[in-house]
Amino acid sequence: MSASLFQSDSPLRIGTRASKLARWQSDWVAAELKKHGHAAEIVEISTQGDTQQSGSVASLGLQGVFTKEIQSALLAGEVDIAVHSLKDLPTETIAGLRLAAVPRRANPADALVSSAGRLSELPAGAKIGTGSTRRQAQLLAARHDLNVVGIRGNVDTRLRKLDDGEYDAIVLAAAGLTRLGWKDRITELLNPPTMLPAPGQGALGLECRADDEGVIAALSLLDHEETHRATTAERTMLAVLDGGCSAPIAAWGRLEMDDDEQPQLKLDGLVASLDGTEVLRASTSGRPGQAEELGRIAAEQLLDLGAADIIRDARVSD
Ligand SMILES: NCc1[nH]cc(CCC(=O)O)c1CC(=O)O
Repeated sequence: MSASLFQSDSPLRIGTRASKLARWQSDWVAAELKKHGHAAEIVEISTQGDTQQSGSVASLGLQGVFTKEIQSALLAGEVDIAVHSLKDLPTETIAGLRLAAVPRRANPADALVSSAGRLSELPAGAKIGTGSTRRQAQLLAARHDLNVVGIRGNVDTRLRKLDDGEYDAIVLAAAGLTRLGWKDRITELLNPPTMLPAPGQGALGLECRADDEGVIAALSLLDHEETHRATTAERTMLAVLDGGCSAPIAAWGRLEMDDDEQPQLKLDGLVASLDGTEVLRASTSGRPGQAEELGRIAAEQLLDLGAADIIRDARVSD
């Protein structure tokens, strides 16, 4: 614990992507640390996902296009904390790093932003922009008559493309829109079961070096046990399915009270074909401490239904 003796002298260095959303998130982490008496400073790091402008994110191929460079800086001792959007953080563990905290998540739902009405009101053939196979599959499962097309860029860029008339609607995470001040642009929240979110959506993942006891202690102050457990269930399901970051896989974990007022951790999972014609669903619940087990159970349910074939067929081949 000796590192914590020096906490007031040396500000904790927070590594982040430079996007507006990433900056909002890392500024939030810095402010929370400060509330707990830890000074922090922001270090911007450019990632492959930021610099490659053409092609889909999925076509970049490698896992963690938004996270690898920040993790490298963490391992190299250039920063002390990595702030990730948890849904962008690959599930594989990296030797020497620890996911030390998952703060309270925002609404995990996706949001439709549209110039043509709610999902049920969109005209046949309406052009919907999304780069996510998970969103594409669920949109087409709900409305097979939609024209789902790819879109690139950060949240502001996507809104501008919508406003320029390139699309009739786009789908973005409600959390990102809200953090950037665009909550009033949301036409409709797309809730389960119509649209299950990505594992980890709406939550941050705070990583540090596995042996950095002082930082681990500081980050533990920002951890939200319920969110950590829910997202652990979601991410365990994803890891067991081994689909990578671009597979049409969705998961939604949350605590609910049972009839005896006891908290239950519930997990819904989904795997769908890209055209939305095949949708596999899993659902399980248990004690809050069983997050990993619930994730494995949901994954097994999906595999028993044939998820492996659907995930293989959905692998991007461009
Ligand atoms: N893949 C990009 C990304 N990573 C995290 C968010 C939103 C915030 C969050 O889910 O935590 C977004 C944008 C989006 O999906 O609309």
